Amino acid sequence: MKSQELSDSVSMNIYFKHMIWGTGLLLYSLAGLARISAFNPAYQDLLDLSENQPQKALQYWQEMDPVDFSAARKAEHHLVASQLYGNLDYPNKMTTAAQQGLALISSKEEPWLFHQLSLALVDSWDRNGTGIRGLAKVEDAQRWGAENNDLGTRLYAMLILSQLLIQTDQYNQALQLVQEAYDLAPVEGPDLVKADFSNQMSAIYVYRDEFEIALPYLQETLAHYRKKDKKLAVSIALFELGRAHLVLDRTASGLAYLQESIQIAVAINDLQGIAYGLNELATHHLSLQEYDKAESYLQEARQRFNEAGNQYMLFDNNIQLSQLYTQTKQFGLAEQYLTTAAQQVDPQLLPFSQIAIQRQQANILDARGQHEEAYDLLTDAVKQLQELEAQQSAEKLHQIRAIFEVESSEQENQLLAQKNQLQQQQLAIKNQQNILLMLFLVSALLLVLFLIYFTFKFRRQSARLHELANYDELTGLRNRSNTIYAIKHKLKNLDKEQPMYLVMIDLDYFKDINDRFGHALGDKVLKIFGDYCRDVFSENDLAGRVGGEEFLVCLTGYTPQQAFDRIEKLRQKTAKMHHLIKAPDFSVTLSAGLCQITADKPSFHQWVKCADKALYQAKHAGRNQTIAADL
Ligand SMILES: Nc1nc2c(ncn2[C@@H]2O[C@H](COP(=O)(O)OP(=O)(O)OP(=O)(O)O)[C@@H](O)[C@H]2O)c(=O)[nH]1
Repeated sequence: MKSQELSDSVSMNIYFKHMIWGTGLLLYSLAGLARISAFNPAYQDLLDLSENQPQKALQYWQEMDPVDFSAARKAEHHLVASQLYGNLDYPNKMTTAAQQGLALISSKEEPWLFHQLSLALVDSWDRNGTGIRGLAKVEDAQRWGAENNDLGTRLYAMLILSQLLIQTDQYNQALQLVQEAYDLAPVEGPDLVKADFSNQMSAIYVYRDEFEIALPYLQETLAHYRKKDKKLAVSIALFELGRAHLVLDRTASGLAYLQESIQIAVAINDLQGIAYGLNELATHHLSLQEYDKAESYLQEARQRFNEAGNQYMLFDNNIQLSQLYTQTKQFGLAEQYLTTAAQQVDPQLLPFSQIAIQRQQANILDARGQHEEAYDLLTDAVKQLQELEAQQSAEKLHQIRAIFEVESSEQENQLLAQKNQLQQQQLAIKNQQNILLMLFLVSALLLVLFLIYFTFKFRRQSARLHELANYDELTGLRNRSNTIYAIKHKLKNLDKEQPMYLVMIDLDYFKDINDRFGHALGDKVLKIFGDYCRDVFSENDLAGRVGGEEFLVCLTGYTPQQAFDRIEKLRQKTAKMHHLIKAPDFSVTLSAGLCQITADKPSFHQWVKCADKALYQAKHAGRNQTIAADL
């Protein structure tokens, strides 16, 4: 009784392990279907062919001669090989091909090839159960794919990463990642599509023994690949569906799916596909104790696994044969297959295989009636199993930690990158603002300068216009109209307290000066006379040129004597002008008539007349004098 319990417990674990190998290897071959859209058409055709005739595609590839290829093209050639071997589920050859490709290129020169080859390498490691060591490579490829909008590479990386998560029992994270990839993936296309991820989703549920949930995902995958007529993928999906149905006790449909899977695998000459299908059928018949059927299936599967060189499945197959022969009491055969199984795998590499061998050994002993020995062997196997499981748990913990650390450093990097980007954006905005501010300031400055310039110019021009309109150009004194206007204005606001005088001045014999010394000198005399007027009269006085050599002056706020003296001062100054004029016998004088304006409001003309009269008197009296007149 005890030995049976022990046997069951070991058997369960072996079965579980078998599930991992079986499911893993088959599902991984879908990962190998990741297409490479950047390939040249010949390679793409080869990969297309590989999906229906994997052996033939490999054969064509082997016939190609890459001697003259550049390093990058050679690497591409190896990448194609890795994919072809992946489709055939030859992980070791896949590893070699990926490594050969990677040896030829660098990540800087050929980033796409580099990441695709790295993923193929980790993919191949993963098929051998050691994928976790490639975690950093997968993360790198995923990041590169996302940053460079290479969805194919990104999705391939996500698929491999989900495998690594499954390997470390992180099913929830794997589901999350696969769902994310499913959302990103296109419905159709040369790279991975939604159906590949629904398939991966089903694989996770299968790992968790949730076959019922896995079914719709498997159906989605199957429907897609049937539509696309991709036979290899159809065969794999059918196999998974068949197995799930058998586990769920839907025997008829389960067997039908498996049969169809095998038929397609035969049609496309997929040795492994055939072998997996047969093996599964055998397992089913074995559980029903239909030994003949089980034996023939197992033997046929054994042949195919042998041809394909799949050591792991050969081991499994040999153990199953040994179990079968134990149950049919053919102990010689049972031991023979067990010995073959033991030679098939390296117990260092697959420690569980050792326990499976021990368990089968115990089975044989038990069937032969050697219960004591069987019990001891099983006890030892259970102990070893417990140790192994403890060791594996520790390893998984370590691996989970590794993934967690990579993820958190990845998140940190992303955060840093986002922060950096934000800072750069802020800096760019600030720079733009500064540039705009500078432009605004420069424009404003230019505008202000323009305004200043135009205002200045306008003022100068209007001042000039004002001068031209109101002042005499030669003397700089008020012109006739301005003089008359200003004097009239003063007369209007006549203040009794402020005595006012009107003076008419005329330069003597000016015609003679012109005639003797020329018109230019006459002009000079007039100009100097203008300066003398500005010297002698104050701001409050008013002097203007009203004729050729005639001037009118209005004095305000002086006593009659002061007014007279002021005119006299101008007269004396003028009489000495000859000191300034370098011309022989030159002299100039003036005559002036002064008239005080009283408050009895006579008109401007009357005052002019009065001053003119006084001037006439001065002229008549011999010129060069000032005469003050009374009205
Ligand atoms: N150079 C120059 N001569 C002018 C200007 N305006 C008027 N004259 C001259 O001034 C002279 C005025 O002469 P008249 O009116 O005969 O008087 P006058 O020679 O000063 O003699 P009296 O007034 O009697 O002392 C004329 O020959 C005009 O040509 C001027 O702007 N420049």
